[in-house]
Amino acid sequence: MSELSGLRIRQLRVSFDGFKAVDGVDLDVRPGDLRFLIGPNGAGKTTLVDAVTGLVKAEGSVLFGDEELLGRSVHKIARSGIGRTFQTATVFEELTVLQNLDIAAGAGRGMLTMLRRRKGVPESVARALETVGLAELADSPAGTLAHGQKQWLEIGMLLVQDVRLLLLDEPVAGMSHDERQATGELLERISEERTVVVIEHDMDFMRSFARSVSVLHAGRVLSEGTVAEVQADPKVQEVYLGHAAAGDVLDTAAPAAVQEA
Ligand SMILES: Nc1ncnc2c1ncn2[C@@H]1O[C@H](COP(=O)(O)OP(=O)(O)OP(=O)(O)O)[C@@H](O)[C@H]1O
Repeated sequence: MSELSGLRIRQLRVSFDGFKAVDGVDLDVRPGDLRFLIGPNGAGKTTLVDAVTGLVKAEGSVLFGDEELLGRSVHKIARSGIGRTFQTATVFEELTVLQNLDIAAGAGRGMLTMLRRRKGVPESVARALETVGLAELADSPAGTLAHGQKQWLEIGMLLVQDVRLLLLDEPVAGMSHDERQATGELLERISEERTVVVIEHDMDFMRSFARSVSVLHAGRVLSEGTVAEVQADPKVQEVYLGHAAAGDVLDTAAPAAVQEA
């Protein structure tokens, strides 16, 4: 496993026709962190991740370790060890779990060779299967997996590519309670060897598994710290409820503004 690296974002700005979706964000994620990015709809969370992964043009600086990512192509950024998932899992439904992982791993083999006959499972693929808990379903078509299992497969596909920074967009959306728990534990395991950033609207999930939290609002970082620090911040309470005197909103059920994602 390669060395852990952190993320250092400075004065990140993304505009869409003059609208500032990300408006001067400074963000530090230490190596091996499990950072949650929260904030109301439209706060700029996905756009920030799009900027880090090269999907939108941005100004400022994004260092992963000591490599500047801004200005690089999507492919070059991916080759730098950065991978992301989207809200909808993108797996090959007709192929088995193993074949999906094999394709992600690439390993210099032609697609047909991989599909025709397997001779043993590459070490990285075997490890990813174990890590994401899909070893027993290795030969099942991905299309037959439960919603949560597809998300885990997608995370496995990043692991076999030896991604060192994982950016996950609402990984537990639509999951059952047990699947959420299993996903949280998976993220804890993964972040022992990698840096993980999770965009999330599920406040219970965030409270259970975040090691640190950044709250975005209107394209800026509103608050940052531990779960307790962020929950106690009146600015955060104001954004989530519209007024500061409403008590500890993040301590109870997620407010409507947060659930609408
Ligand atoms: N391609 C685009 N063109 C124009 N505006 C965009 C584009 N992408 C995002 N926006 C706008 O930028 C703002 C930030 O959007 P973004 O999706 O980053 O927010 P978010 O925090 O991820 O929200 P959500 O929690 O709803 O996913 C929103 O006002 C959105 O409408």
